[in-house]
Amino acid sequence: MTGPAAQDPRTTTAPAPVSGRRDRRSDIRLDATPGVSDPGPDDEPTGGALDLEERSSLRRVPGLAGSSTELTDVTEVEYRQLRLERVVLIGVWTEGTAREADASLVELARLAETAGSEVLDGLVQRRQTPDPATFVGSGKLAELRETVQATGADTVIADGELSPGQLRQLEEKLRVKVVDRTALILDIFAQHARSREGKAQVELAQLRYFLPRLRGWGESLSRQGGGAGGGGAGGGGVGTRGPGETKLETDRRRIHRRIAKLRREIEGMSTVRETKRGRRQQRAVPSVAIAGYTNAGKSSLLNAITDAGVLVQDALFATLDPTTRRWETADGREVTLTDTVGFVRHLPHQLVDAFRSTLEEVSDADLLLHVVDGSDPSAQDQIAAVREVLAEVSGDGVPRSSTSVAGSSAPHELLVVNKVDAAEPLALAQLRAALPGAVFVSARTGEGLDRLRARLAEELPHPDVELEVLLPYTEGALVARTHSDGEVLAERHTEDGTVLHARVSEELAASLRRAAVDPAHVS
Ligand SMILES: Nc1nc2c(ncn2[C@@H]2O[C@H](COP(=O)(O)OP(=O)(O)OP(=O)(O)O)[C@@H](O)[C@H]2O)c(=O)[nH]1
Ligand SMILES: [Mg+2]
Repeated sequence: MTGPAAQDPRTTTAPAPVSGRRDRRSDIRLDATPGVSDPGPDDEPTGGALDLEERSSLRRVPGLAGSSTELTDVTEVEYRQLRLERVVLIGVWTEGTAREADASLVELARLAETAGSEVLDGLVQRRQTPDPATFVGSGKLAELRETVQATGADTVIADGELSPGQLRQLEEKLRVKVVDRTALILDIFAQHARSREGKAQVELAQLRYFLPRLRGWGESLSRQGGGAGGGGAGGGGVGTRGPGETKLETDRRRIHRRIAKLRREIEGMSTVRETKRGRRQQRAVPSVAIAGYTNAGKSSLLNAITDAGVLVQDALFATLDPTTRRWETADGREVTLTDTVGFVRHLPHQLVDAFRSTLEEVSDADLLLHVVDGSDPSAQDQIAAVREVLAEVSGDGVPRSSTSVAGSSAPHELLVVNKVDAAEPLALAQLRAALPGAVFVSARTGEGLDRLRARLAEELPHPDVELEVLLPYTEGALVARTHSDGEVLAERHTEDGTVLHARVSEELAASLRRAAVDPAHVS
């Protein structure tokens, strides 16, 4: 980047990712050669490490790869599978502060690294709106092309969702593969999903994303510059000439069939899940959902609280399938804690839909443990981003979720600021001031965990207690309170006092037990 460009106030070069991240990246890198997996440096074969090893040997897109029986010939989709190596990032900054624009690109860099690529450079252009034809303006496009050539990048990743037309035009002009944020996140999800349902959901989301972007194989190979005609017409109106045409139609039909099949399968699976959840609700075991921005330390906290052995990794979206663990509060009540997939800004809408299952776990929970990375400078933005997605999910933003629990308003939230060990003291002080109700902890050092356990127990809805007590006649007020606050199942008047058989809160039960004439009567 030369002087004049750097002085242009409308251009910022996002900080290149810190080189210290490299080793972490190699931990999760998927080798292009199937079967070669590296479980990472001297990892103990804990549940997490085994998990990781197993994951590394997974193929990226189940059902799409060459081994599939149904989609063997979908060359375009195969081509679209990300083989990210050396990438340059490009963002368009339309609103918010420069810091927010940079943070978005830094996050994109982390996503790219999580997908296994090396980030060489990042550019942000200040614009009113993205260019409808090429995302960035033509001047910036030339600069981007220079950067691509100078760095030897083979892929450009755009921070946003590109229309099919933008994608095609960018590839024609830049002459390298172009990928958008949505495809990148989908790719990471595809790499990490483990359960049958998770895999099916990711594949469905990917197919829905690919469908309008399908092109004739011949066209994408030859990458003819110009003369494409039509321009950025969206929705599949491309690649309609030459021998590719029939092939394209076949591909589309196959994908439609596959989508229909996946939808049916997923439909069946969510019924099973709801049955399971229903059983849990019947047993009245309160549930806690651990949610929050990706990499905030949700899995670490679940481990720290319950000793669960869930995969923890300094990578985005380490957890993609809900993991549920039992835990007992200090006063002996049993609860379930569910770890969930991390949130991210601009979660692709295909995924909000696809990960409805996870998010339903969140909106059905009795308590939401919202974990924030206190060492991240944009912690407060992340809180806002998570709440935004949650509102979308618990509001009417969840399509086709008619079977979910009626009136699923968002559960009560307990905010947990994690990684206090790694946070700047000043930033931490600001967070404490801004978030008075939050619990500050470190899953790593254990700081604050006892307080967190206590707060958890406090905030959980207390299950009703059924009991029978004999109250002396002097306790008329307590009898009245039991009638008003609890449910009186039976009442008898004896010589010694009133015998109450009632269902009450834990707290009222304690008062009743204290006032009871003879503890022997307490059941
Ligand atoms: N310094 C510090 N690091 C932590 C702490 N808690 C978690 N981490 C690290 O943060 C990274 C992410 O932790 P995870 O528990 O995997 O985070 P997550 O929120 O489950 O992430 P995803 O599942 O990817 O969304 C790991 O490298 C952890 O070791 C903490 O209290 N202090
Ligand atoms: Mg996790």
